Amino acid sequence: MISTTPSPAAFTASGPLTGRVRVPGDKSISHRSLMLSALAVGRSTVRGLLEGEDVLATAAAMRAMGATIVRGDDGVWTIHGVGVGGLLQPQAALDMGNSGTSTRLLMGLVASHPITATFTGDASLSGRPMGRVIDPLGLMGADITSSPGGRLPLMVRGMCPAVPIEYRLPMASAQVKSAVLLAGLNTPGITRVIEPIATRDHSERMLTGFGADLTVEIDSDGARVISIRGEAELKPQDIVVPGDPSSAAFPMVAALLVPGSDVVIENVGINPTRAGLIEVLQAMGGDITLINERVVGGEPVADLHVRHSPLNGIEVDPAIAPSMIDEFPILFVAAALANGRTVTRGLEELRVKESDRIALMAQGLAAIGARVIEAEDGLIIDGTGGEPLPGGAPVAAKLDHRIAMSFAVAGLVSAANVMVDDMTPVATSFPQFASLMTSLGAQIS
Ligand SMILES: O=C(O)C1=C[C@@H](OP(=O)(O)O)[C@@H](O)[C@H](O)C1
Ligand SMILES: C=C(OP(=O)(O)O)C(=O)O
Repeated sequence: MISTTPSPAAFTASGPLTGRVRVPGDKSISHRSLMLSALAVGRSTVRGLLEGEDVLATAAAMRAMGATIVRGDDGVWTIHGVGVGGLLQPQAALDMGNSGTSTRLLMGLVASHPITATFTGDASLSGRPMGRVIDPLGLMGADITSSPGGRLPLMVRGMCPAVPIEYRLPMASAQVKSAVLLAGLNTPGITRVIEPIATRDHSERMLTGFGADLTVEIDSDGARVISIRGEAELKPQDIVVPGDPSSAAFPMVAALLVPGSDVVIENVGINPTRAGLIEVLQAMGGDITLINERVVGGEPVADLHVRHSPLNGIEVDPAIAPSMIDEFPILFVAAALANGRTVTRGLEELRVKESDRIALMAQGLAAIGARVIEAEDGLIIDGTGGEPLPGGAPVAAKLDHRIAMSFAVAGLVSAANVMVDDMTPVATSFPQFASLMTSLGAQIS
């Protein structure tokens, strides 16, 4: 898991960023590909898996519960699954590291198996709320004992057979939705999740691809109603994971901001439930062209051609937030260089990610000279109109990969260095970040 020795780095104003790059595999899809392959009967393969710490935590947990998961020298992962209902009792606590997705989705799987598992994590993950999955999984019959406030460490004693429920999501969360659907896989009858606000739909797509009986309907209020029939039998698959749009966001914004830049980012997932940032940046005036659009492994993919462009401030519609929920930190950096005011609202969920992303971005941006006002549910930012930020201050990443990468990009458009106190968290989702940015021409020391 994350090394305890901090690794600071300084990011400096750079010349134009140019070249063609590929970002690593999508983190959300990588987690799900390992989990569902581990529950299929037989041999699945996964190409393009993100080999970041979060996904490796999922792999280790699925191994601890009986699946065989092996990485070939060619980078292809092979998984022999145990079958739905076949997860084994893990012999030790499952260490989830920094990964909320691993924790919440695996709690769902354990909840309907006749096993007990303890979940632990790092300081960041141990501060995040798990009540949002404890509640529905408890309704299904799982017995969950948590640390105060519904925090890790916690223990899930599964119920088998579990009770199918109909659950209306109280917040827009793909992790909560997925936890209930995954619990429903080994639950007799129909488990139903009602999602008033659509979130990323990778679980639905992949469960269907593995042969689960899953339907999605839209009710009279416009909510998505997702129904899964347990006890499912999953058929092994050969999966190709597209590049992660949440990782592509960093070179994309950097190319828009650094004068003279011209970059192609190949093979990026553009699933509409994930592509909100592209839409917002284009509305701000960003020159982003989608080329070579195609479907890879059941997911829409394109190459992104990005050229430096002056950006204008914007009022971001809160309705688009779920489709770019992890991209707000880097959008705030883009807004800090835009012409005029950017207003974001409806982002309460950002306060319970790896860090409080509203507070940390407000503090860090102010420290490097941006004009920013912190509201309860978002930031208001008055941009420089394309002038570099002053920079020259250290910023704290607080075990949050996206905060670290956002301030790294801010350093590329600052008059004086931006020193990020610790870049190690980047290994959770984008281990190649520094080398990829350097290959485009970024200055890092
Ligand atoms: O389901 C997923 O893979 C994810 C869902 C989102 O979390 P929430 O469900 O908490 O919104 C997102 O922030 C996270 O990075 C990945
Ligand atoms: C919120 C994130 O991940 P997780 O919830 O899996 O830790 C993220 O990657 O930005």
